[in-house]
Amino acid sequence: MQSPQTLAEKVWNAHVVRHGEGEGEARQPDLIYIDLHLLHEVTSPQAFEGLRLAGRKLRRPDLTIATEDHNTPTLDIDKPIADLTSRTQIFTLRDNCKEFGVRLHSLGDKEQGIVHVVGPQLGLTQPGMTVVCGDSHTSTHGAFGALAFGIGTSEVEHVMATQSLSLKPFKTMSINVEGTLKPGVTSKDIILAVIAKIGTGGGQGYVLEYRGSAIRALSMDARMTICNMSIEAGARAGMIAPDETTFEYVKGRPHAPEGDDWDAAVDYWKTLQSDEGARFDNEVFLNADELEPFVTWGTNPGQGVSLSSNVPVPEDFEDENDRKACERALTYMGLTGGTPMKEIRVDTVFLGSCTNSRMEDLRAAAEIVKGREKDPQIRMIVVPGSARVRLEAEAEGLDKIFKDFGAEWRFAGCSMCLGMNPDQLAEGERCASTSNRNFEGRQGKGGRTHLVSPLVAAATAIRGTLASPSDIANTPVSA
Ligand SMILES: CC(C)[C@H](C(=O)O)[C@@H](O)C(=O)O
Ligand code: SF4
Repeated sequence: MQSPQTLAEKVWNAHVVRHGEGEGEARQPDLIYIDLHLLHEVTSPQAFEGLRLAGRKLRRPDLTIATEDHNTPTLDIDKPIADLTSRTQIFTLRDNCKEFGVRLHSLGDKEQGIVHVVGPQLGLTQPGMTVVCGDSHTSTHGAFGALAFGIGTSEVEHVMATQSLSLKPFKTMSINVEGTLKPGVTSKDIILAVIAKIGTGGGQGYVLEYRGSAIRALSMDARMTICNMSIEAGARAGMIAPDETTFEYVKGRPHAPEGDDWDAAVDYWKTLQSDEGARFDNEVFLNADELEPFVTWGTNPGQGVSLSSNVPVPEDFEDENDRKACERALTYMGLTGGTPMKEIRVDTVFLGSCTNSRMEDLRAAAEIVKGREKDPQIRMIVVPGSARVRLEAEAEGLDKIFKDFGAEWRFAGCSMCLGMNPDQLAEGERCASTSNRNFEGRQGKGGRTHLVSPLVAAATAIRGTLASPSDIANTPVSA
């Protein structure tokens, strides 16, 4: 009998074209088949150029899909793109996709949006697949039980040419989250707590498999938030075993299997779970009942605390490097150790990014701001993850709720997650952001980022200081 396998091992083994020879450390890489290759404008130009120089074609244009996201403006999308670099990037992608026969969703197209929002939404991302993209947050697609990971530009070229990749198997780590989340606590808080626990390097070389009753209870949108940020713990990928929630999400989407194919697919997908007794290289346990809204105070996603606690002081850390990192982060963030997190005043609230820009995120935030007043000094920007999310949100009237509240309702893209377009923080500006990275200068030179959930983002826009939904429960609501 075959020994018990983890979910990651099952998906891996189902895609081996050729096993690498040797044992242990000396083992050669396996050749892995790739089911879906996603492209965007930032990491594809050199790969296309490489193919062109070598006189090669794209091996499987039908398994390749591109969208414009990082450099796209979120205002005036019907006008020429003003920023020269952005315009060049986008036009290069358009030319390349035309030349190599790749389906592209351009600005203005109904299916345009952040690559990690678009794949699942179209039903392209399915359980048991191998999914790659020249983008670290490809881990998002692991929420479907796919083995999905970011690759470098030379690997992008390799996949374009061969539809395969040469890789050594990843180690496996199980992240068990048991219990029930309290109201106001979300999957964003789970993942921020996981990263604070294992550190930004804790997942290095691993595929993280999120398991346990708290994970099973999450919607697909919420699962994607968790898998999305696996990379912020240094992991290669994050996965969640597919279940009824997954099947229900995929069913009926444009690229989902139909009829008998659907039944056969679900039968197979049901086998995609870690076997009883499967051995993980590492295990982590977290109690969902104890979790509170979690926010970052520093300049990496691991520098986070419960919203109800204080900004740490360097002496809180035993390790000399952690102490130094704390000192440096406090200086950059303009914070004094010991300050209650809830007293930190912010200037901007950004609701968006591939972490938290799907329907459920927008609905949750809209429910909080509805009929309430925004703090007059706060600028709030709402950027749906895709054009389709924007349309759906408008059909539900969410745009109106946000606009009445005083927030800006934008077109889809990466936007202020990394400021490769005009959506940036000014020097010294402080932002409560639903994105995934709080590195120095990430949202604009000198900008200061606090990573938060959509609920905390919404409550913060009302109170003006970092806040949870329970903090604004007594603020007046108009009809
Ligand atoms: C531009 C791209 C290579 C990058 C990534 O890989 O993650 C970006 O999406 C990011 O979030 O920093
Ligand atoms: S939204 Fe942010 S994290 Fe996601 S792909 Fe775009 S830049 Fe990267």
